[in-house]
Amino acid sequence: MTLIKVDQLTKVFQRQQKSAGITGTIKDLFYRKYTDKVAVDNISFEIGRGEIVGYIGPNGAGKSTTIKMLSGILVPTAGVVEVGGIVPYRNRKEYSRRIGVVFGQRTQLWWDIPVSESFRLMKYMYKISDEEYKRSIDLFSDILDIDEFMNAPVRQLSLGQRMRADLCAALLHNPDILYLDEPTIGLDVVVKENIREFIKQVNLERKTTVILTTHDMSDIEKLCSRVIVIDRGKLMYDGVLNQLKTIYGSGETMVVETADPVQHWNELVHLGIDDFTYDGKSITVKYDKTVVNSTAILKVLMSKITITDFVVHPCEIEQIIRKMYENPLSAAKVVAGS
Ligand SMILES: Nc1ncnc2c1ncn2[C@@H]1O[C@H](COP(=O)(O)OP(=O)(O)OP(=O)(O)O)[C@@H](O)[C@H]1O
Repeated sequence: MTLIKVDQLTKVFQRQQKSAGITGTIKDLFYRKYTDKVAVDNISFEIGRGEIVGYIGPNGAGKSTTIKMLSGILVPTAGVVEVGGIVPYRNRKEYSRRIGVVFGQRTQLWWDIPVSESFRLMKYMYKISDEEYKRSIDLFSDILDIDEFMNAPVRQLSLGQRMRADLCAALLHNPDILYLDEPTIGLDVVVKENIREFIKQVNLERKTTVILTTHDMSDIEKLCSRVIVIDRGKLMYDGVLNQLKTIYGSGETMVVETADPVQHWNELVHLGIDDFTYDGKSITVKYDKTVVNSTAILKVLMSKITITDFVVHPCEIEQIIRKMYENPLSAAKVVAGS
């Protein structure tokens, strides 16, 4: 069942042009010139109840702008956004009861009062019953271990504690949809894992629909069966993650450590490897695993040097997106579902 409907959604920002020098600055005070910045360009998709969707793309792609339009903070320049029959920016009060929003860089909690007091204020604002409040706090304590900081003021919390508190605050009123903008940014691996587990559990138990923007591929791999990729405001891909990886994610990076002298041996060139660097300590080889496999590369290297350690990194999301951008024709095919 469709919960979120986005049709030809567009957002254009107007930016003031600044002239150089003092005379330019004075002139700007009287004659303001603007340029248009198309942040979101004619995007369409639908999201069903209970889905967890990763909304990804490089810096400046238009992810936050889309989330802000979906959450009713920004008014679109053109197009339709409708969530459960509500137009977010028109019915903000009614809509705010149905959504939870977490922006990784900001907190929605009161800075100077204890977390528990912030939660109680929210209980009052959203008219949450005692029973429902207790149920939520029990669920949050179970996975996120919030008891350890419930009585501390928000300004004293570590980033990981603050993020856990923010997530709880966004979910106290049991919203239908949770918008998460970079929820794991700057967190250590343990807290990241904890937060992912929590999001999964909430989605499972409450059927909360989750839309998540992130630069962390592990967030996507662990949480999202579906990804929507945008770049420069345009929709590049909408589908399952595995298909995206199969089509664009064949690039791997191998890092090999050695104390021996190194050169770009001919045998590697014959394997088709031209991206080979050496920084005096480790060799970095970038290759397409559909063309050559890591074993063949290791075999050549082991015949030349003593390897003290090595690691193979899978393709990162930024590389996938770069590839999609270099090959927009096949990207368009994927969006069309062919
Ligand atoms: N209020 C604004 N006024 C003018 N331009 C804006 C405004 N907000 C965003 N932009 C521009 O719109 C584009 C998209 O920005 P947005 O923040 O949505 O990107 P993003 O995908 O979330 O990027 P990041 O991953 O870096 O957070 C950028 O070029 C940005 O500079």
